Amino acid sequence: MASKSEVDSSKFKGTTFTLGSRQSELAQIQTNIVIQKLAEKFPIYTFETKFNETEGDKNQSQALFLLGGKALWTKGLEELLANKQVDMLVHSLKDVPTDLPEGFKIGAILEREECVDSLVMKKGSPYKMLEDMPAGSRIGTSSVRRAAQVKNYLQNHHKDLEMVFKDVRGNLNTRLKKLDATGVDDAFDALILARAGLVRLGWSDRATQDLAPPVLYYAVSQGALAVEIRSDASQELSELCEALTHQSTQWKCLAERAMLRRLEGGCSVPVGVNTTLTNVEQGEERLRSGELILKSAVLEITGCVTSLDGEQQFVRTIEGKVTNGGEAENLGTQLGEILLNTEAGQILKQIKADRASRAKEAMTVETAAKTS
Ligand SMILES: NCc1[nH]cc(CCC(=O)O)c1CC(=O)O
Repeated sequence: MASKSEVDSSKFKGTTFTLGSRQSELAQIQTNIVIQKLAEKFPIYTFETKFNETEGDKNQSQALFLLGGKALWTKGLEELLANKQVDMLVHSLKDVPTDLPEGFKIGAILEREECVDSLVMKKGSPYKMLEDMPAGSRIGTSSVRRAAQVKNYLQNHHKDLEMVFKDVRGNLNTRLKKLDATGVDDAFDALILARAGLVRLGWSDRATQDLAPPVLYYAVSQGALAVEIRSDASQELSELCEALTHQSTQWKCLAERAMLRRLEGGCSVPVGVNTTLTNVEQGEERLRSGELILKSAVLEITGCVTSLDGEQQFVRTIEGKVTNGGEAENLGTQLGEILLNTEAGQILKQIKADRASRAKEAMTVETAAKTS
């Protein structure tokens, strides 16, 4: 049992909260967005930051899907949370695995920034739209979802416009530098990036075209920020999280994540979504965030699974009235179930089997190199 003095000292310490995230400029900006919101609502508290590298930042050479674990961007940071070096972690929700390790939970999902993907041309390019670019153009993206869907779109609508999709790694600053490189380092004609990241970095003028559904279904939870906390977080921390939560974003993202969980996918499967809330009914009561409480809405969610070569694509939609996050999750799970029972399920199964054997191969090569 805690002695009285221990309780008092922990309460005193509670007036400063430390927020952790990755070191990239985008991650730091996102953390500051969260701090700004908190400082507005809780002027009595002090907020500090701690930025650390993650596995995903360290290993920039291997393809993301070969790195295996789905927790590339969160695992190292969770250690800080477990050690109580930080009180909250700020993530892009799309980088957060659908199942968190024991001891952690998502405390808040914040209002979504624009969730579509955008095309970004090399500096000085005469083109703006995907359709303007010549055949053979080199498109940089490390997302199999983007590459597969854009291939599918080109095959169906611009048959003679075959493009080359190339992996591009690194944070957004690094990627834009690679895009604009000339001479021997000239490797890309355009990139496809999340619009939300460009907006937050103040680079939205670099986007020349939005690629939105039904051409390109966005990633599950793209554009939304999440705060991760310990499962046993204090009452004060829970209150901070409540004040950050944006209910309609939360319902949409819970549905999307439930679908992805059912498909057993991480951030590296060719799965996209499009989610809307309509017929929104609000109550009288205000939440800690200042918003009127959401009583019910019609949630429509579309899921899209594409084969890696873009040749097959399966799109299904489900809608229903929901009155809480749990009901939104149920709809998402149902959609995942429906997709699994179409050929989409076969596509995903095949991709997983191929990857497992490629990862095994990569491991064998590595071990052989070590022992020789
Ligand atoms: N996987 C990288 C990543 N994680 C979150 C964002 C952008 C911001 C967001 O989607 O919330 C990006 C960059 C991108 O996909 O272009």
